Amino acid sequence: EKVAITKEQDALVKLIVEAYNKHQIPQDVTKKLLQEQYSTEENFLLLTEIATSQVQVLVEFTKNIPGFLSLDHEDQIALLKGSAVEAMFLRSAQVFSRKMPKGHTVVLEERIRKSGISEEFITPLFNFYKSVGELHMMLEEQALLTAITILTPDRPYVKDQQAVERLQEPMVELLKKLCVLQHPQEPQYFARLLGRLTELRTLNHYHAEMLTSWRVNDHKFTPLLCEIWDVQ
Ligand SMILES: CC(C)c1onc(-c2c(Cl)cccc2Cl)c1COc1ccc2cc(-c3cccc(C(=O)O)c3)sc2c1
Repeated sequence: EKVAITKEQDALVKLIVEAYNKHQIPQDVTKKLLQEQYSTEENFLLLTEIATSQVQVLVEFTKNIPGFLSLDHEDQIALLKGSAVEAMFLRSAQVFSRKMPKGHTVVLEERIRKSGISEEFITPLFNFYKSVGELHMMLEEQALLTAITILTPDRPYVKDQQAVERLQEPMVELLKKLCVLQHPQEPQYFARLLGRLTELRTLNHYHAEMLTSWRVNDHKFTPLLCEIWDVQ
């Protein structure tokens, strides 16, 4: 039957996209990708600064998700902590798929490859970037997928999972409709998007190992990253 977006769904996607566009890493931070030196140390510091800025952006975006601020406050924290790494993998992956001006993408790849991450994590990391890039996601899809990732009910320490499901389900339904409408020639597109969410979960595991290996080599993180990643 004909798939159509309801008035409410149209309002919801507009809210999510508006929040997604409103909260971005400041140019003066991402511009540094092109300017600073290329040492392993410098790359790590730069990525740490960008990740910290990204977490701040993520918190602001999340606060704009309809219903999020009505959730139990401890659950709000549990959702942010549980989804931060996945949301940042999504965000940095979308940078790669969006042909960045001024060769950001090449520079970002170079800095990630030379920031003290061991080879065994570099491969799955860039495989993920490639698989996201191949989807050529539209802005609404990127914004909704990020909101869906944040609203994952079964994160550690979430008490009222049903309340989170009630927020996530309409987003998933909406994304499904958008995929059918915006990718009519590719009926399995929505399934491929959800496949990326499964891949994100495995990257969480790799990331925990990345953190450990950085810390073993006495790399320092910012207070915000320590708080959200429970390190130091
Ligand atoms: C602490 C630090 C060393 C770290 O530890 N793990 C990771 C990580 C790495 Cl490596 C890969 C994936 C996920 C994580 Cl979490 C990181 C760096 O994480 C980030 C996080 C967000 C962004 C957004 C970017 C970006 C560039 C240009 C433009 C834009 C833009 O939004 O316009 C965004 S780069 C970037 C790097």
